[in-house]
Amino acid sequence: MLHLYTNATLDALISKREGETKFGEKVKTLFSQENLVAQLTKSKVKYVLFGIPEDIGILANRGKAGATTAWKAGLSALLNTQDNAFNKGKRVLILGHLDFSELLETAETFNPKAADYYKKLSTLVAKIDEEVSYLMFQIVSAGKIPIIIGGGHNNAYGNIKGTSLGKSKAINVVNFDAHTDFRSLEGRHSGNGFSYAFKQSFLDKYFMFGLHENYTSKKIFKTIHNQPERIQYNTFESIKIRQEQGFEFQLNRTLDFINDRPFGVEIDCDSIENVPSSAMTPSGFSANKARTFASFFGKQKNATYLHLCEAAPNPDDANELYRIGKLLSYLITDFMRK
Ligand SMILES: N=CN[C@@H](CCC(=O)O)C(=O)O
Repeated sequence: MLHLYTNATLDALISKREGETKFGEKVKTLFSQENLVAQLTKSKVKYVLFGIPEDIGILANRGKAGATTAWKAGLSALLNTQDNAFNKGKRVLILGHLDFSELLETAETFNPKAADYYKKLSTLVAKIDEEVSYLMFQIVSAGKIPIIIGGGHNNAYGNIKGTSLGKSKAINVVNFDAHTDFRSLEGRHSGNGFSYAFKQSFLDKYFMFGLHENYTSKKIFKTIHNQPERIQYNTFESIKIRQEQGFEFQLNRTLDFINDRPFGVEIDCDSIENVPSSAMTPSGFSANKARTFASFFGKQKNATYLHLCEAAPNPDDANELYRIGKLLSYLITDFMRK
């Protein structure tokens, strides 16, 4: 269910200061959810932001819970950036968040030791998929560019499906990620959003940017190598460790591959060094490389959505919430900047 945010919801998150205008004082909101597509179509904004505070897909993928916390942290940081010539709040509408608290409570009642534990979680993920797809479909149908703060990477599936239906054609995707998330079709979870979207023809071409060579199985490499016309990748090690290929060269190579139709931009925060997440890594791209990536693809005409997922700041650690919120807000503003 969509939980709509009003100006009053946002006001509570903004630290106002005399003589300054914060980004959150300029963003747009809606009063009601009725005729969502018509309201969004009428609005002058280019971007529509919403959150998916859930981690059921990560649990279903045998990962560590926690990605429910990124949405609030990211939103608060974004609203408190400055509104200025570089950074214009009026270009974005803050819709609210998809409320999956009932499903999260249901997931907590499942016994992790039961034989059908992961199967039951997958059933909940499929329900999340339906809502994410429908909301994405509505936003894209209204001609807007969704920006999504997750949540698990399972939501790539709903993003791709909803965008594809909204555009009435399959889309391409670039995924900044240590992992392929192209696992088997064994029931939905955060490790197979792209394989499901590919199988169901919502995803046409898929580029994985910065895979970690230690975390992709032989079987998945074989699947990828079998269809080079539709699936391409580079690895983190080839770019940053062995330095065989330059980062900028790879950005352009990726764009050449995906730019023949609208494409989604996915950033899994577990590929950024030391960002708390289920698969947190001490070795990965820097925050600045991730920002360059968001900026580069955000400028492209075919960029059709941005999804930031898997960040899981500790809710009891104010510094971590602040640091990760700030990272997410940089990625969003880089993507939006002209
Ligand atoms: N979305 C992430 N997928 C990875 C990471 C698993 C984890 O959470 O540790 C995967 O399936 O390999």
